[in-house]
Amino acid sequence: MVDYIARDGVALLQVNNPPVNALSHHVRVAIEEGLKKAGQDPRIKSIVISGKGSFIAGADIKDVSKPTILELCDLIESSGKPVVAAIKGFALGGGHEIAISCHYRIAHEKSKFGFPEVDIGILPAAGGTQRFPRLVGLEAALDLIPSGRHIGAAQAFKLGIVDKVVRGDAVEEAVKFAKSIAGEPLVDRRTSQRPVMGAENAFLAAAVKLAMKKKKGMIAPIVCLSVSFMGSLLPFEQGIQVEAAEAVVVFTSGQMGALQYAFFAQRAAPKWLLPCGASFKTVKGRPIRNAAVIGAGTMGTGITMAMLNAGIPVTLVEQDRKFLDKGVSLLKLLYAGSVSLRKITQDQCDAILSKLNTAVGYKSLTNVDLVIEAVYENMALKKQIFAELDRICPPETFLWTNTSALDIDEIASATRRPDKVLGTHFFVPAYHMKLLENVRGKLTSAETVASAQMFGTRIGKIPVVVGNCHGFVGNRMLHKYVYEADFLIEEGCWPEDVDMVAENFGLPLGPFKVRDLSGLDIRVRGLLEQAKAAGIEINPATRFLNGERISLLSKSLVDKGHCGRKTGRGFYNYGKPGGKIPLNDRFIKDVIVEYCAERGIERRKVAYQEIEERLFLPLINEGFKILEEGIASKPEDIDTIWLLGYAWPRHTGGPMYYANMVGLDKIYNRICHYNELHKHSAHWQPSLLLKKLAASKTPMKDWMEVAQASSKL
Ligand SMILES: C/C=C(\C)C(=O)SCCNC(=O)CCNC(=O)[C@H](O)C(C)(C)COP(=O)(O)OP(=O)(O)OC[C@H]1O[C@@H](n2cnc3c(N)ncnc32)[C@H](O)[C@@H]1OP(=O)(O)O
Repeated sequence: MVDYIARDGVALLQVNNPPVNALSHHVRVAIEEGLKKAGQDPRIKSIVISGKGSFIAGADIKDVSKPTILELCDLIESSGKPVVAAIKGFALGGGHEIAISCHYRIAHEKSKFGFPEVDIGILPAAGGTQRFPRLVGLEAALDLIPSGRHIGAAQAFKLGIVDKVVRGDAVEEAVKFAKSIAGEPLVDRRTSQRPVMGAENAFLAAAVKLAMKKKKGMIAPIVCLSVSFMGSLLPFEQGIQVEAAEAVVVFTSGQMGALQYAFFAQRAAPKWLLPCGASFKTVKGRPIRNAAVIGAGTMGTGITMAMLNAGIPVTLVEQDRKFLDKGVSLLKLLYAGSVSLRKITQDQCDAILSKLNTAVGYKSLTNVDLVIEAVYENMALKKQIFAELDRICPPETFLWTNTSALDIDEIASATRRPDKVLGTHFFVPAYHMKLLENVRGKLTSAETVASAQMFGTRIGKIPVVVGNCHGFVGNRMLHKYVYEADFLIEEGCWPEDVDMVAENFGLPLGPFKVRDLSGLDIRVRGLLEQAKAAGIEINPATRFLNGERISLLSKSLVDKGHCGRKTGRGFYNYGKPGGKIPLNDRFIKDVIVEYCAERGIERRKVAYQEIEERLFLPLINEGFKILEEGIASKPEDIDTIWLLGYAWPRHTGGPMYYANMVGLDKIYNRICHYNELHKHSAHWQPSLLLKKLAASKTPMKDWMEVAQASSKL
């Protein structure tokens, strides 16, 4: 766990706890023993702490016990013999706190520093909130501690975190340096004994505002700020007591558990398992050497960029030269933006673009490993494209379709290789968003799934395998939330009432601000297509589609020219087309009142609790139905999809974790209550799995056993 190597008067304590050298119990004990041994050995004059591979990525999130990291930090700092940290890779959280408790720090140029504690709902409570401001000054501390941001060695040097940055072997350099300072006095090297620079300045208000915006709803960043600030006005020992008292607040808040769950859920989600038993452990994917993307619209260019960024050569294909040129110009514009923002250099930009080819028509696609079709959502068009691709591409080429809801099996039926057809649901903008839903059809092979997962990881996404149904996992759940938001308006809320509840819950924007952004006409078109497919003619009085309640409020607004931000008015008034600031509007309220009066809908005052429950419970209920049907293979997959694709507030873990935290019996009872009141909305019919889990009080980790046992009945 920790190798102790004594050489030429220097004791090297090298943490060896793969994969990330987390400070699990055995590691902490071994460091403590190593320090004591070195302290007692008269031949040892100085000590170096390092990690094999990387330095230390912080506490072991699954194991926080004694000796505490605080005790270790104190032991290091109070050592009579100089202690030097030799840092490669990551010095994060408790690892960072250990580093700043050492008397000197030597870092490799590629090393990274940060306090990710806030992102798992806690604070750097091993003295970090007190030592760090003493090392770098209050302004930098109030920036870095609550943001959780990583910084590189060069910036760490500028801030005074590290004493020297090296290109070669940091451990060798540190050992050499440790030898050279043996016996030197250490008083001014003990971080806790330094004054805090900049404590008289008033950064706090600005830092609090920033934390409230960037880490909305999270307790830990605000506690970090207040504790670091208070500590800057107090002697170190008193600051440590404040830190310990406030740590209790965050350790006992539900947010810590939720954030830690989210961390592991995101790492578990790409690990796939199919109903047939094939899994990431048993099936290998085929690497993608080159690819083609069909369609140079927003999605096609975004997907192309995601692949180019990962070094995959891409041919971007359109049927029309004009559309192709437009897409390529957009793509080049985005890369030029990255160059001017200094995210990439001009050379890197040129190297990326050298892997881009273009083609009009599909004829050239005779030697590609993968084609991703990304035209607009039209089943007939997609089937026609797949049939043609199937004729032209080699039989082993994967044919994947980018869609947010369409039936993968139907698209696959247009080909002679349904085993190689899969849905890739990218999120906008596709070059940026981390989530990728990989949708398996009923004939998609395990090899295709494995390849899509491997591909997703390669292009920097968190890929999650989901089953084929309308909207897959994310949008299927989202639709229920969107429906209820509309019904709430019909029943008496204003758009701003509903948005406020959703935003207070932690979403960045409420459902109506989101719809104004994406365009009301898009939803109306979807509804009209649904009606057409059901053979129903929509008229202003229509309130039900196939027996299901629907709302045509968006249509009433669109008919009056309210398409959202782009027309300057939607559910809010934005002053001008393309305006960004939503203002409440009497005229919009009149449209709503008139719409309700025409349909004989009586408006009433809807309580806050009802708004919250009606927005989120149907979505959660749908999540349990998705587990029950095997569309998702574990709750972590659903939560990851919502955290990464829909900005679900991370400190509640995701919809499934949130339901578990609230209590499944409570959730189930409230869903039954609304089911009694809303018989025309199938999304209120309670999931059978939810009912079973609520009754059996099954822990979350065992939910899938109950789901599988039920599906076998
Ligand atoms: C009290 C609390 C104190 C004192 C703290 O220190 S809190 C801070 C704890 N540390 C962190 O939050 C760091 C979390 N880790 C990371 O950010 C990243 O893992 C990394 C930047 C260090 C490396 O990233 P990467 O190379 O992409 O690797 P993965 O993220 O995929 O991780 C590899 C496997 O290691 C497991 N892991 C990572 N960190 C921890 C940890 N702190 N405790 C326990 N396990 C950890 C991670 O789950 C991966 O496991 P598998 O999925 O492969 O099983």
